[in-house]
Amino acid sequence: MPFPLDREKTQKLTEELENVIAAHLGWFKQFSRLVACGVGIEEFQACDDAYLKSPFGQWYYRDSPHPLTGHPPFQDMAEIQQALHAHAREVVDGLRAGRRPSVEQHDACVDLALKLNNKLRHLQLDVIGDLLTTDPLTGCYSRRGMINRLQAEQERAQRIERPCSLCLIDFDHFKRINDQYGHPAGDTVLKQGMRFVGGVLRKYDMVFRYGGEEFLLCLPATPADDAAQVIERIRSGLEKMPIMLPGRHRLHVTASFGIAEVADGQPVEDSIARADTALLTAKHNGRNRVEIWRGD
Ligand SMILES: Nc1nc2c(ncn2[C@@H]2O[C@H](COP(=O)(O)OP(=O)(O)OP(=O)(O)O)[C@@H](O)[C@H]2O)c(=O)[nH]1
Repeated sequence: MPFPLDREKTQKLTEELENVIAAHLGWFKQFSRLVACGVGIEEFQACDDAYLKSPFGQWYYRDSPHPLTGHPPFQDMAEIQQALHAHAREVVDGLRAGRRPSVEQHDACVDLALKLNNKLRHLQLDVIGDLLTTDPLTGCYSRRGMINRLQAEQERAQRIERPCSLCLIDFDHFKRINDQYGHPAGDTVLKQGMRFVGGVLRKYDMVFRYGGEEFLLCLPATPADDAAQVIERIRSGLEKMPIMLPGRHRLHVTASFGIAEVADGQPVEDSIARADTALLTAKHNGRNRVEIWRGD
């Protein structure tokens, strides 16, 4: 899905991460108490699969799917946590045999425990960042952070030598929908319409709420002509899709679309302006159309 997680899931995940951080620090406190004061050596889990049984491990390796799987910082944590438990085991085995840990062993444990804590905090900040850059009505990315994300895609397009396309979507005669059915009905159209759009796109495409009833799609590694095929599927799907309004009303809506490739070495705002010019052409040519910017 080219949207961030929905707000409820994001909020839940932020709390979950807070609990995991607290639990991980609790584990580390227990470990350092054992090293410094010799308390709790017998009960401390230092077997091969202790990393699975630790509070972090129970969260990380749980059976139900994680919304963060596939997020590189999430994946990095497995290696750090397993290394931490391997070092902790060496220390505890040594203590059980009456040996004090070496400075290197002690420092490795502290460094890895702190590294894991930092990773968890960064992950939590990413998740909170997503919450701040999500439009509460549609679940699309909001405009906050949009230019940075587009600039990152512009750089990637240059690196992989595959152009990235932008597409501005504007619902047709949206004012009439509000006037005729009321503002909440207009909100329902935006919500259902954009859920449909998100379902057609690939997971690495992005959808931003650009203005009131205007949305910006970013399609990485997609030349404008290829983008036009995808967008045409969205246009024709949207036109056919009944929007269900409260009170069993069904409504059909259309939208107009303007496509432009992201130009190398120019501000991304210029490429958005080109997509906007193409969108205006689509409106002028009768609406419910897809137009590509072909030059001034
Ligand atoms: N329900 C609802 N309406 C919104 C929202 N944001 C903007 N609008 C309305 O969208 C309408 C946009 O109207 P116009 O810009 O005149 O365009 P239009 O009626 O869609 O006409 P064309 O774009 O020319 O086809 C305005 O009436 C805004 O108040 C929103 O979040 N919810």
